[in-house]
Amino acid sequence: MRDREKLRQKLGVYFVVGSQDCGYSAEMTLAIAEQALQGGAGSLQLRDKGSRLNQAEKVQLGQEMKKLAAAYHALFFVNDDVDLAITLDADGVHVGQEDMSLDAVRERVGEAMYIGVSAGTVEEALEAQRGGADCIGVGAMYATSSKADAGEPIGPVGLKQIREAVGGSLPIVGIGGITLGNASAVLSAGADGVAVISAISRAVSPESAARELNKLVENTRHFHSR
Ligand SMILES: Cc1ncc(COP(=O)(O)OP(=O)(O)O)c(N)n1
Ligand SMILES: Cc1nc(C(=O)O)sc1CCOP(=O)(O)O
Ligand SMILES: [Mg+2]
Repeated sequence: MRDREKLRQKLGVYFVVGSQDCGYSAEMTLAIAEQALQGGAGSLQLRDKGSRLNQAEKVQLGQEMKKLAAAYHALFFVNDDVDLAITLDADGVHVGQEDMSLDAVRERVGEAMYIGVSAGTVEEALEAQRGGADCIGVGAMYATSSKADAGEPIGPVGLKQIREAVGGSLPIVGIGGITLGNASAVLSAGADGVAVISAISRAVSPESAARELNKLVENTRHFHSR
């Protein structure tokens, strides 16, 4: 059963990762994902793009990531690959503007799986909302070296415009170039959470990085609940 409030809670720190971000090693990917969970990440996304794993190795990595996420009561998403999300019985699948359409994804995955959609403009966000997206990934917030085809950064101002357009009920995460130094601006602009790769995968301590990001999320939530 999809539950939007639970989803919003779990999206505070959303670690997006594939083996290409972790030395092309599935073992390292799992080790860093576990550290992120220990630091309080509430969601993991398997985004294994341009990596060196074959399909069987990707499935195995996904199975192990899903088990890890469940052990920490976190949600497990798969990026792009709807069939893989179904095979793994993931909690959610994330698709971008160039991926399978939202209607087609819903038809394939049924009613139980969360669907996240990328949006970089107010129009894309409204279209995702009308189409029944469960959450949106808004970006690129800032310049990023983790995605070669990320759009021009829209910054907190762009995210605020999207939040104002979609209203308060649709969970939003900011993504792209988010660090400990700029995450508060993203959250203050109306994001429910921050989706990151390098802020965790390249941190000296991924666990501490996730914990510090989580503190910023908690502080913003506390402030807005007063
Ligand atoms: C949470 C979240 N938001 C946005 C994206 C980006 O998706 P997309 O635009 O399809 O780009 P790729 O990640 O597929 O390169 C995401 N993955 N997660
Ligand atoms: C996966 C992804 N999507 C983006 C978007 O703009 O939709 S930016 C991005 C890369 C995020 O990595 P990092 O936290 O290292 O910048
Ligand atoms: Mg995609």
